[in-house]
Amino acid sequence: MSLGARARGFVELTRPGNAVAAGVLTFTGAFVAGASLGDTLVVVAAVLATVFATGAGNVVNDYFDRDIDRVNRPDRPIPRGAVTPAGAKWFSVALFGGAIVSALILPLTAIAIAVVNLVALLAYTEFFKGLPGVGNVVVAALTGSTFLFGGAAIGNPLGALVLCLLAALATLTREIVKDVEDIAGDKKEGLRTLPIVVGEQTSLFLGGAVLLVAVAASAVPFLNGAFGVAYLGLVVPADIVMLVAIAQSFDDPPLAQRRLKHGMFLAAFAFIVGRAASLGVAP
Ligand SMILES: CC(C)=CCC/C(C)=C/CC/C(C)=C/CC/C(C)=C/COC[C@H](O)COP(=O)(O)O
Ligand SMILES: CC(C)=CCC/C(C)=C/CC/C(C)=C/CC/C(C)=C/COP(=O)(O)OP(=O)(O)O
Ligand SMILES: [Mg+2]
Repeated sequence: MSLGARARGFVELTRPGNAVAAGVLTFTGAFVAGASLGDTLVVVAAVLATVFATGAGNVVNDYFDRDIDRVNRPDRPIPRGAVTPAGAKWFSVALFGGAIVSALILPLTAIAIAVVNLVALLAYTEFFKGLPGVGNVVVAALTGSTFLFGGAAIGNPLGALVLCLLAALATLTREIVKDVEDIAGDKKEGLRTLPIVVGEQTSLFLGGAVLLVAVAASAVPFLNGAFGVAYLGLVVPADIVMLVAIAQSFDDPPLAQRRLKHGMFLAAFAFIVGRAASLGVAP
């Protein structure tokens, strides 16, 4: 296999889209929590720590999942042979190191969030993923925590708490749909995911209920005056995309989980535009 193909395999392992998106969430958390130009260094450090940590979490997840992914995702870098398990393991160690070094200049609260998250990322696949619903909650909490992490970087950890909860709830819904999608490989591996324990339909109804709470709560930043109509004009379409996706999940889980991700990314953009508009720097 060519050097280029192997290099692409390493980059692909990090799921760069997720890693960058998580960094954007951290930036948004700091932005919404009131970051000013003077906070640039700590915000950049927090974003870098999040990008490194998310990349590390994705790489170590594929390292631990290499046997499941031979069934579920044979096209992924390790099962297809682009990256060796040992190469993936040491690559994740380097990325975890980058996250730790980036976080060292941050306030203690932010460092505490980073330490908890890094331990959770390492433990996720081995200890949490196979417990019905627990792994889903861990990934949802990790995703939501990026907003708290960005706020903590500038000394205001709860400055973006509502956005944290919205992201966590929507991610929980998507993780449940992803487990329905992966049920074949997870069964082969003896995992006790939610769909395996309570059934696919019940899991999807549960995911739908969680999403309904998130969609209802997405009105809060508008109702409490934090964000204006610019936010509403983007978060309402995002809500609609996600609601349609969860309805589709009963027939087509792979399509639904991708559509949920699109809606979530649009919602994240709504947060940024909402905050920018509230500062008068966007329409
Ligand atoms: C109702 C409402 C307004 C919800 C807000 C939704 C929101 C802003 C969610 C944030 C989602 C987002 C942009 C997450 C960043 C990327 C990330 C850390 C995702 C974690 O995903 C883990 C997943 O298991 C990875 O799988 P895959 O995406 O298939 O690679
Ligand atoms: C703020 C700091 C320091 C860290 C945050 C780190 C973040 C945002 C983590 C988000 C969640 C994440 C990237 C988890 C990694 C593990 C992962 C990919 C879980 C989902 O894996 P599986 O359940 O195996 O599903 P797939 O591998 O099929 O996607
Ligand atoms: Mg996996």
